[in-house]
Amino acid sequence: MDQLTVKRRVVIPVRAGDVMAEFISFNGDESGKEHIAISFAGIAEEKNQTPLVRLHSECLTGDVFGSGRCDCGEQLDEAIDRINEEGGYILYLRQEGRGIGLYAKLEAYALQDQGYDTYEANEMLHLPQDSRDFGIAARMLKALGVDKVRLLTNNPDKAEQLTQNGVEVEQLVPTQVHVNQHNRNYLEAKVRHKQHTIKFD
Ligand SMILES: Nc1nc2c(ncn2[C@@H]2O[C@H](COP(=O)(O)OP(=O)(O)OP(=O)(O)O)[C@@H](O)[C@H]2O)c(=O)[nH]1
Ligand SMILES: [Zn+2]
Repeated sequence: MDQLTVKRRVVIPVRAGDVMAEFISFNGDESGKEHIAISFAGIAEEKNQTPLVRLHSECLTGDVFGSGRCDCGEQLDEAIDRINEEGGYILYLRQEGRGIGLYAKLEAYALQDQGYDTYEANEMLHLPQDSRDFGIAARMLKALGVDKVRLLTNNPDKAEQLTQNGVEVEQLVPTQVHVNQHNRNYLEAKVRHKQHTIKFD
């Protein structure tokens, strides 16, 4: 597969101007998905530390509207806070619904309302439980000159796939547990089916 190269870096002040984020596009991704990297300077560069990196799969309902059915919006906020402080990257991956897309995710939600869990619902739709390929994240990191990361995640598959694709995961940094009355089943299913390292109180 061809290597990606950085296409454009543009600074965008986010969080009402409190945080300077550099949005980075790439050449060479034949999927046409427009995955984006967001760089935060933090203290890592000054101290020559390994960057803190979050692979964040797109979730329109959670990231934009703060949906309580998942923890995506809160994890994204947490990632901005922590990575802005420590230095590193958010790779915002256009993998809505763990890769099945927004319309199919809404179908899956309708099935969850009938009692199926988040993975069973995908299967009922004859779709993979999780179709995300994090190889694209490894290619983005290589284009950024990053070959070693501290990875902000509870999902062991993200670390495994990065390692398989030649990026060293120096440390796994768990996210906080953003549990509420609407997303508890969803989070528990991640632990049950996919060994996510989420510790409930
Ligand atoms: N198919 C499906 N996708 C969902 C559902 N709830 C959330 N998602 C998607 O799941 C993805 C969540 O991705 P991430 O936040 O990157 O993470 P994760 O794999 O849970 O791992 P962490 O790094 O620990 O957060 C997003 O693409 C959401 O759109 C659901 O019920 N069904
Ligand atoms: Zn979500």
